Amino acid sequence: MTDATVEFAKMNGLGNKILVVDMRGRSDRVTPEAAIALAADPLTNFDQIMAIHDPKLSGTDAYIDIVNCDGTRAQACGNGTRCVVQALSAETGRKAFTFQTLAGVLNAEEHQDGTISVDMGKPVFQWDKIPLSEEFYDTSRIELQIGPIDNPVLHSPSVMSMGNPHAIFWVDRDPMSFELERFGPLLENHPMFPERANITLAQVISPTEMVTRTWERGAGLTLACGSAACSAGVSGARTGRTERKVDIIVSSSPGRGKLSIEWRDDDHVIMTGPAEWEWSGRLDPTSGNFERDQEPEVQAK
Ligand SMILES: N[C@H](CCC[C@H](N)C(=O)O)C(=O)O
Repeated sequence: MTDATVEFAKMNGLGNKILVVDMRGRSDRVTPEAAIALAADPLTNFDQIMAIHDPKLSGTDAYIDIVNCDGTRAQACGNGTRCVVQALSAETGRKAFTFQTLAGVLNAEEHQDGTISVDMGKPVFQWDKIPLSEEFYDTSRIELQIGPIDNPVLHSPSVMSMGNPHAIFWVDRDPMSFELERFGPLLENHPMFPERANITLAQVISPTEMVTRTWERGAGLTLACGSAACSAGVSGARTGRTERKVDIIVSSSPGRGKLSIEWRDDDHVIMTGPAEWEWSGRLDPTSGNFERDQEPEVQAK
């Protein structure tokens, strides 16, 4: 492919499908059209693109442009951020990084055991900053429900932002037992959410353990959602259901993977979990055309 192409890596964070695209040294961006084309191909199908750009802010290592598979931009992507850390750590040997995103400046580090912690910043609870279209004094439980008026299937969510909007619906049985593929789009696009929202079902198992499942804004049902795990962990503590450090079992991820979420006393939310590289290639950030790198020859024994 011509030099109009850039390197990328197909990765995942607990099954959340991520393309990490190296846009450093370029002044263009991954276009929505390219994102939609890459999402349409079974090989490169993804939930988010994490495009690494040259830093815009002194003291940061890179600016990260986050694109959903429908071509819309997102402010935050926890699973994707862990993938970027793993990719840059493999490239540079460094273990700690500072990124700028639309959600703000994030510090992240890779640990000896390969897990990665990201400081996802501070949660936002103010109704007009989530944002919501109606004023709520207490956004830990708002009037929003779906299903029959006298017996709603989902109701009274905790809503907040991690830079991107989240609604956490508390359920008393396995989140996998709900028809989230039916309710998700109705709630994602509900008039209550002028910028749409990520929709999560959360079942509290104990004060330090929760099971979640998410319908993502701009991506639909995904196997995992990092910023949703942060939002569920914070909302659990905020409503007295859990402690401020909780394990989030992501019910739909392969093997029900786990993220550790800590809402620190300084109000920062720390997410810790894995990332996985799958394969690499080159792509055109304008058209979405791509080529997979040749697999290294397996040396005959
Ligand atoms: N769909 C989300 C962005 C990606 C979130 C998720 N993949 C994560 O790991 O945080 C949004 O539009 O707000």
